[in-house]
Amino acid sequence: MLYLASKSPRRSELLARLGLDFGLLDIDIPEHRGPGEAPEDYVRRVAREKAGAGLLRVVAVANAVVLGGDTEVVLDDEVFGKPRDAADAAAMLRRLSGRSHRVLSALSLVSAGREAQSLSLSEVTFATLDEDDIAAYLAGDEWQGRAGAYSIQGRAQAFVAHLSGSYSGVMGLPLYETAQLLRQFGIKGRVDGQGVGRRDVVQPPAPSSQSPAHSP
Ligand SMILES: Cc1cn([C@H]2C[C@H](O)[C@@H](COP(=O)(O)OP(=O)(O)OP(=O)(O)O)O2)c(=O)[nH]c1=O
Repeated sequence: MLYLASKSPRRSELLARLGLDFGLLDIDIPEHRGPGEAPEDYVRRVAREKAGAGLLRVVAVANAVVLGGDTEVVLDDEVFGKPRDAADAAAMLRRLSGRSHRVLSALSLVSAGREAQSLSLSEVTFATLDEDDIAAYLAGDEWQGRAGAYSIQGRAQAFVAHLSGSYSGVMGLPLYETAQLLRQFGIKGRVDGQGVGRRDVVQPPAPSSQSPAHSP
């Protein structure tokens, strides 16, 4: 059984395009880059931690395989994760304006006793954005919860002067690399590409009935 350890609707939508059925694991991993940690190492580590946390959730499931992913925008070795608020988003967009940045999307696929990883690298060149462009973009909600404060699959498409790499990778789940990783584990999608991501999210185990909070 394949699981996607992610709360991102983009990731489940993309994985379903491979024609796979999978369960969703609602995990929450703190994303903090360590001092001196290279951006590539950081995204790989976070993807591995997401997949590992997901696997712990389904230890009782026979043949469980869990996919985790992490996407970060990198400019001059500075990592732009998801913006804290609109001011942070505006600062990110000002920095990205008129320049090229990298988007790193790491994948980790784990099962009991096995792990495989992949890293997708894309380069995105933004048009020059003026303050009106930024204000108009921030008036919508496509910057929220997105690395680098933009969403290539939405209105920010108009900011992208050039993309080299993986469009699905920038969106959060590089599909070529995902398909290759899954094949290594003997998992192939259906030819019709009509996969279904089961929305019945697997929740963490209920607290033990021995817990004092539940005592009469
Ligand atoms: C650059 C870019 C990022 N994104 C999204 C993909 C990811 O959802 C998000 C980066 O944050 P992530 O930490 O990679 O993922 P997440 O917190 O949204 O989901 P989870 O950890 O539960 O899997 O930014 C886009 O949707 N479009 C884009 O163009």
